[in-house]
Amino acid sequence: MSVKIECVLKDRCEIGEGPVWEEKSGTLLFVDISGMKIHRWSPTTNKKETVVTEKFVGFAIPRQTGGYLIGEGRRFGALDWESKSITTIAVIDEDKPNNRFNDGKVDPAGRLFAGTMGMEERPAVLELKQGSLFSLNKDHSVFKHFDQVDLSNGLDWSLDHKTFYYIDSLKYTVDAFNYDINTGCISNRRILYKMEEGEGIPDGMCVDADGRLWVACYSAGRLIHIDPQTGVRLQTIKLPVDKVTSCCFGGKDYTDLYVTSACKGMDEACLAKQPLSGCIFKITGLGAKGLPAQSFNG
Ligand SMILES: O=C(O)[C@H](O)[C@@H](O)[C@H](O)[C@H](O)CO
Ligand SMILES: [Zn+2]
Repeated sequence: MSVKIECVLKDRCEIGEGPVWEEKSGTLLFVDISGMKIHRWSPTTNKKETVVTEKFVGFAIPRQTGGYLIGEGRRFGALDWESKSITTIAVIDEDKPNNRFNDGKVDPAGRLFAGTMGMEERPAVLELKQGSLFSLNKDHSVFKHFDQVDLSNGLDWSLDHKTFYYIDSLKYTVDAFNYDINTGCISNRRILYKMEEGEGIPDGMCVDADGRLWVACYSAGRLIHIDPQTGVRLQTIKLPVDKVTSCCFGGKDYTDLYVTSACKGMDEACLAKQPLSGCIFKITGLGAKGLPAQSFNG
């Protein structure tokens, strides 16, 4: 089987992020963080629907009860797609008005995890240690797991639910914690993988059906495939754009790896060299597949 990389959606996002495959509709949900948009795109019909947000939007995730849970600015919000209305569920980081949500994901029990970061002066340049990692429970109570985060990013869980994988981008590592699925508590942080020379900044990530990680390497134009058991990089997939931001499996059988990218901060000359920056890619022939995304239970 040979790996095939296609640009499947040529609409440019400033910062495409947070792809989620929605099985029922066969659509890809993703955000444009600084473009302040949430998109839902069908690969079959090529139709794209969009909801505009008022502030930077870090993530959008389907709820079990319908609609979406989003991280917009410093609030957890509930989005009703039809009316495009957003209502506030909880506000975080009240002492840090410049902070905003970045990536978020739902754990295997239905809790939402999402982290924050300070305001970026330009991509990946910001005041450090301003962010925190939060979870939002079914009853909409918020729990802060830790602070001192530079740029909260990719997250996912092991297939046995005993490990939580987490990326604080500017630490240049992929970390692991012990995970207690009953309580939603994390402990025993350790480094799983250190980015090597040329691998750039670790950004979004997802776990595949073999329990292995696919990590987007921002500013390095690639995805890396990591075995979390050994910390060994198994594979590198190069893309035609440098600012690779995140990935998720989708499509029939979950064998298509959808990848988001960004163009924010690129000048005309850079854009001319990499005109697909900010577009959505589909990678097939990886010999790997994913699992259905979890929806928020609250
Ligand atoms: O996509 C994200 O997670 C961030 O919100 C972006 O701002 C960039 O990717 C970041 O600058 C590089 O890590
Ligand atoms: Zn990210």
